[in-house]
Amino acid sequence: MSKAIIHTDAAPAAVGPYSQAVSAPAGKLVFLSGQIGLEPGTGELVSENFEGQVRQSFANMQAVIEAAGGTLNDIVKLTLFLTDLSKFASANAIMAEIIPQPYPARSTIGVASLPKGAQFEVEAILAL
Ligand SMILES: C=C(N)C(=O)O
Repeated sequence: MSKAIIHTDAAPAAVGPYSQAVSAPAGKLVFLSGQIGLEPGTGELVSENFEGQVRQSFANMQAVIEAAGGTLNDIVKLTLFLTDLSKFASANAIMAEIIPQPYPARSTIGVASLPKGAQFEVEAILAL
């Protein structure tokens, strides 16, 4: 899939590792459910640690992407949910390590709570 990044100086620059917009040719879209930091084997949170949960969430997301026949390059939109937005910079740093450029579009939302007491959830849309 060849995605194109859309950027304009008439809108604010990204405040994290994301693009203002991404366009993708008409094709197959895959909508992923949100992933939290559960270990696939146990179904329990990998850690009480925010960074550990973020990394496990992205690993879970990547496993589903690969099961759909895609790669991280096929992500066109991510949504991040954090129970503590003071961890925004940490989430950005981990995401920038994992997600290849050009970055997908993204929304980040602070929420009161997440299932299983998780601190982080990531949801993705792919264009294959
Ligand atoms: C401001 C955003 N769109 C973000 O951090 O995802």
